[in-house]
Amino acid sequence: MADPLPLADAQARLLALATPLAQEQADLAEASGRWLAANIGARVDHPFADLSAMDGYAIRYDELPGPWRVVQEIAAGAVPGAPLATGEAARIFTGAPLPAGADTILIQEEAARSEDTLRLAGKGPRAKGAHVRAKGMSFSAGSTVLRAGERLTPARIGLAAMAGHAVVPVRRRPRVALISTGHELAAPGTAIGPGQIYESNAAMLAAMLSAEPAALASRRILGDSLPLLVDAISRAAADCDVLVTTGGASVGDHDLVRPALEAAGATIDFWRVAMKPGKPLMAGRLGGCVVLGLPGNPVSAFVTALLFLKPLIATLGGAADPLPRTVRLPLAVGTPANGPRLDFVRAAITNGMVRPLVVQDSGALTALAEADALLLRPPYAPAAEPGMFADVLIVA
Ligand SMILES: Nc1nc2c(c(=O)[nH]1)N[C@H]1C(S)=C(S)[C@@H](COP(=O)(O)OP(=O)(O)OC[C@H]3O[C@@H](n4cnc5c(N)ncnc54)[C@H](O)[C@@H]3O)O[C@H]1N2
Ligand code: MOO
Repeated sequence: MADPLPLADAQARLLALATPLAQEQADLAEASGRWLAANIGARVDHPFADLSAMDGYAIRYDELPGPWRVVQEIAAGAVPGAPLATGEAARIFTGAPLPAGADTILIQEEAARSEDTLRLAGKGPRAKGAHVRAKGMSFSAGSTVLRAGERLTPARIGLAAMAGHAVVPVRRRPRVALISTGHELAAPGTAIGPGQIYESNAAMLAAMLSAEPAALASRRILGDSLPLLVDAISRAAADCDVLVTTGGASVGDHDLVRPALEAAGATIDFWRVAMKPGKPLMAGRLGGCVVLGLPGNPVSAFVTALLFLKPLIATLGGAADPLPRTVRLPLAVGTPANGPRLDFVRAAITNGMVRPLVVQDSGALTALAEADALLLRPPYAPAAEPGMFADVLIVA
């Protein structure tokens, strides 16, 4: 039996099985959380002219401390009047273009106006150009504002709109089929028989997928029967881009997922990863679909979905940076030396410090549900003292 793969190697091998799906155009309302399939260029300058960032008066800085004569008023959406002559100012509002000749805004809180006469009534602008958003300061027409592979966060969707785009190029959403395996599994809400437990992996994975640009193609619960599994796998694979199984991935007599996948025609690329939880993970291909066999233990299924399924969805979606990001946080307590597997310790974050939870059983969804983060303990890491910094994956 080959040694379990290091996590990074296993992730690289899984992602090498996937290529980004076909490109399509999405309305901005449909684009959230997807990845750009091409660079986005600006259709306009932003700002389109020198604009006031405050309500006040447009003046010429060299003419401070005034006084000035107010000769025009400019609101956002209006076009400025004649250029300012010496000693003239314009009443102006946030977002309005400055008239020619003005270079600075005197905010109204620091101005005193009587009829058309304007005087300084405070410190006044600190420098030439104060409270002016210069033309093209954010971007100019024709420049690239967003790049292929970037995820469309709300801010980036706003930026695409600001640059003049109502639709953006993205990738088709992958269709994901979920198969939960195990004789003991009963659907939640049904009557439970002797020896049975409620099936929870599918609900958890479907919830994880609902936050991703993926479509749930099908969802089945199956007993540990080879012919049934082969049939269900073949049907699911005919109509999905990603086939996820949970359970039956280990070495027991009832762990039938690998033989079933192979009987259905799948090629297994790797099995077993040097991580805890999640060791008996398998990945391969079946027809047009990438197959991911997750361990059945609920915490193991969650952790492997976070580290493999989500990056797979991202890769199919065209992400430039598909792997989850860790942050560094100080440990609230010391942790013992680690064994040969990269350990993802369920942990709480309190006052910016990370503390392992007491229960670490890979069946204990109670502890996972309580966890804010997974604390990464690298293979053979020595014992760590309180206050030492460690990599952490935020999960809540
Ligand atoms: N002799 C060995 N035994 C085990 C090994 C090993 O290396 N040698 N590995 C252990 C590890 S690590 C894991 S993880 C589990 C995973 O095994 P399977 O993927 O075969 O999972 P199952 O045996 O089918 O189930 C494990 C556990 O999880 C419960 N389960 C399964 N599916 C669901 C579901 N959809 N919803 C809720 N709960 C589920 C199942 O009832 C079992 O309790 O194997 C170890 N054994
Ligand atoms: O690797 Mo298993 O996922 O520890 O319980």
